[in-house]
Order: sequence, then C-alpha cells, then structure tokens
Amino acid sequence: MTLKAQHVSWRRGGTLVVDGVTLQPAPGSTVGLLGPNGSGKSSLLRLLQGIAKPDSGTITLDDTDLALLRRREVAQTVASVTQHADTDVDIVVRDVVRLGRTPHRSPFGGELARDERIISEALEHVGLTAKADRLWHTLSGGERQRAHIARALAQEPRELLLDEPTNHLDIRHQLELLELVAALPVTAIVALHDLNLAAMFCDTVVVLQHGRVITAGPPAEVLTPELIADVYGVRAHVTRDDYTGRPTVTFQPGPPKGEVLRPLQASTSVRSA
Ligand SMILES: Nc1ncnc2c1ncn2[C@@H]1O[C@H](COP(=O)(O)OP(=O)(O)OP(=O)(O)O)[C@@H](O)[C@H]1O
Repeated sequence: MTLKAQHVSWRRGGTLVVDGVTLQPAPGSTVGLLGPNGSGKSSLLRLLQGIAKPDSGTITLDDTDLALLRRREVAQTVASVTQHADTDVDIVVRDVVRLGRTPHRSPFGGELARDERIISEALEHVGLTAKADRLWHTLSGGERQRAHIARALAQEPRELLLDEPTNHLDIRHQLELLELVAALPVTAIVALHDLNLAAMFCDTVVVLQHGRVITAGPPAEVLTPELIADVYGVRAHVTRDDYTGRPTVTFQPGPPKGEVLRPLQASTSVRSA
C-alpha cells in the first residue's frame, strides 16, 4: 500500500517530459530520483503529488487513482516540499509549519494541544525551535528550506516527496536532513543532484534521462562509472566506503573518453616521476 506510478507519461509544451515511468517504492523506503537537469524529476514529483495529471498511465495511492481523490484526502497521506515554494506574506515560521496541520483539521475544531506538540517536534527535528517566532522573510535560504521540511513533517505524511531538499543547505544540514528522512517511518521519494548523498541515504535510486527510467536499484548496483558517463557525460571513479559499505563517487573534469579512470595515486606518481 503506497504511492505508485504505472506507465506514466506527461507532455508539457509539446515535449514528452515523463515517458512511460513505472515507480513502485517499497513502503518505508527512501528512493532517490536522479538524472541531469531537465530529465523529468520535478515533473514526475508533480504527477505523484497529484497537482498535474498524466496524459497516460496512472498514479495510485493505496490502489485508488489519485485523480479520484480529493486534495485534502491526498494531503492527509502525501506531503511534499517542492522547489521555489515561497511567500511574501508577513508570517512567522511557526505559522508556516502550522500549515502542515491543515489537512488534518476538522471544521469543528479539534486537538489543538496535539497540533501544537506536532508543530514543536517538527521545528525541533529541523533545528528551528529558536527561530519559531521569526518572520519568514528574515530567514536565510537554508532556514526557509528547513522550515518547509518542518511543514511537511507536521503534516504527518506516510509518503514524502522532496524536490532537491538539500538545495541551499550547508553540509551539516544536508546530512542531518537526509539522515532524518531516511530514518522516518515514511516512504520518501527524493530528487537529488548529489550522487554521494543519494548513495549514502537512499535504499534505491531511480535514474531518469529524457523522462525515461534508465535504470533503478540499490545505489551500489546502479552508480557505476559507466552509468555516470552515459547519463551525465562525466568521468567518475566509484569506490566502496569501508565504513558505510556504500559507494563513493569522485569526479574528474572533462568528457568521458570511454576508459575506466586510473586511481589518482597513479597519475600523481607519473607527474612526480
Ligand atoms: N511549464 C513547462 N512547460 C513546458 N516544459 C516544461 C515546463 N516545465 C518544465 N518543462 C520541461 O520539462 C522537462 C523536464 O523538466 P523537469 O523540471 O521535470 O526536470 P528536472 O529533472 O527536475 O530538472 P532540474 O534538475 O533542472 O530541476 C525539461 O525539458 C523542461 O524544460
């Protein structure tokens, strides 16, 4: 029982931007959506969110077509943090996070104390408790991003859609955020550009190119120098981190030449010879 895409295609401005994508995340898993700029990651997330409808194929939530569900019903289960979400309204951070409770609110009032506790916990999770009463426009880009994450957490979702959530975040907050997402009891689908973060925190990665799924599977199987050369046009060297057992990718500038990269030590010794 989860959010699924089956053979989904979507045309935008005359171009096929999502092309026959099937995505069936294991419940509770963290799925990384990878792929170069314009490969269709955000478009697929919009379809999964239900804010756009595919031209063909279906998106289902617990086996019901998303198109048949009301927005509020979807929002009780699915939370998302998209790019460029912003507001000019004079609103304090805690009120932004409180918006996450909207789908759960009954017209007859309800558990205000519970709502406040969930909001406080969400702020705590992203390290914004001390800034809860600050006006939105006084936050830095990274703090705003963390507030959006807190809003999504306050929604108590079972499915979490994140579009480049580490954008704007310093390295510590990138790691903390993805560690939190991976540990949450939710199914998370996360568009990421950083292959090493994807390798560290995702159970599965799905690689898109021109709207199509090129490959999918555990990061250790998918993130090979060949795949990175094919999809990103970049030379990469992939090793296994002894501590985590996860792949680590290092990059070399310049186009791929079809050869497997020699270890850096070899070229250093050549230079010093
Ligand atoms: N509103 C739109 N109208 C027409 N085409 C669009 C629209 N929005 C996006 N596209 C096109 O759809 C394709 C997929 O874009 P999308 O934003 O889904 O890619 P992405 O993988 O998320 O890219 P990025 O990594 O740059 O965020 C791109 O070719 C883009 O130009």
